[in-house]
Amino acid sequence: MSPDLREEKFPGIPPFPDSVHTAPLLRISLYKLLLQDPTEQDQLWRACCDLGFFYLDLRLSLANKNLYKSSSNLEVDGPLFSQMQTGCSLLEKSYFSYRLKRNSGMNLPATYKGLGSGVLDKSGAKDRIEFYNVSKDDILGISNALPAPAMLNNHKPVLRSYIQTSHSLISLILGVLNKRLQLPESRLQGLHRLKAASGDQVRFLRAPPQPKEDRGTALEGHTDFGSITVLFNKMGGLQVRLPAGIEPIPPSRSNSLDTIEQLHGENGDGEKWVYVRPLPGHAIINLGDAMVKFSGGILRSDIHRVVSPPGAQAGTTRFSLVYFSRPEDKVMLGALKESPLIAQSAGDEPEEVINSRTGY
Ligand SMILES: O=C(O)CCC(=O)C(=O)O
Ligand SMILES: [Fe+2]
Repeated sequence: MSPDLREEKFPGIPPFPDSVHTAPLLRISLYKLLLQDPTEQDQLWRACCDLGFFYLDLRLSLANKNLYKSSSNLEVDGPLFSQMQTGCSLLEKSYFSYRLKRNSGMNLPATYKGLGSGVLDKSGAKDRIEFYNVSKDDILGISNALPAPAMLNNHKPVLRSYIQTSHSLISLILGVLNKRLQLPESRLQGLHRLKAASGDQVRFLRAPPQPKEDRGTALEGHTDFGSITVLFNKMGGLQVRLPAGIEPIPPSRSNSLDTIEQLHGENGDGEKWVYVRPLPGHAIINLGDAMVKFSGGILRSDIHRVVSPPGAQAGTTRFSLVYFSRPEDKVMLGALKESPLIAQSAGDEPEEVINSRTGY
């Protein structure tokens, strides 16, 4: 790893250690994508085919581009994210009253998942993360407003701008993939219109420190169900499972006893679980299962999970902020065979085509 990469730290939180393996995510520049730089588009395409995860560098220098203002707000250490972090700690309090209301029998939608309310594996181990989902359609007035804690209602303008900016980043990425997949003009973007009803969500996650003698998985391994996910976190803990053939970046310093890495999963098939190092000014982007379906398997949605943050970060509460995009509710998920490339990759086998919203 180059020294400049290691120096990229988030002020105010313990550093991500140099003693663990990390995922070799490509760094794609939003600035260059906006300029339609072909080399950058190539890199994006490669990242989406090989791993399905990459960094999007949001630090722009060109002031008059459309996305500039809102994307600089979206920087991981930028004003919006700090606001969301304050929001999250306020949310802790509203979580509590919200939970009381739920327990008192009110029929509220399942937008909140409490700490330890999910089971991780066959042993019955509990998850170690809580999250709260906010629907795009609710905030943009496409569906009826859902009951929500007061703190969220007070943040509707910033949520709206976050949703709009994340959505425009996603449209830009879809545009590059659309061309490389040899699809008709704006085909993918047309399945993800901002104003159409869809299951897009903003998610706030919070994982408190785990006891030293019992550190484990906080959120179990999964692939995202939707199309493209935009993820902001400042602390480590996110891990991706690298497919055979993609090697992790080795530690630059030998491991200390405080982080015991379990690189290999139970199946021992050569795949390795490695940390994604959070970088200031960058979003982490990953593809979901819908993109694998649309592309007839050309694009990849990689399995990932959240574990206890590595090294000195283990003692600090971890927050993350996610935007999940999904195809519009009416869309049926299947290979877009009007592209010769996708038709060839999908082959003639009949495939299971499911509805984007209902999953049937
Ligand atoms: O918190 C993170 O870094 C990842 C969360 C995640 O993968 C999810 O909510 O689907
Ligand atoms: Fe995820």
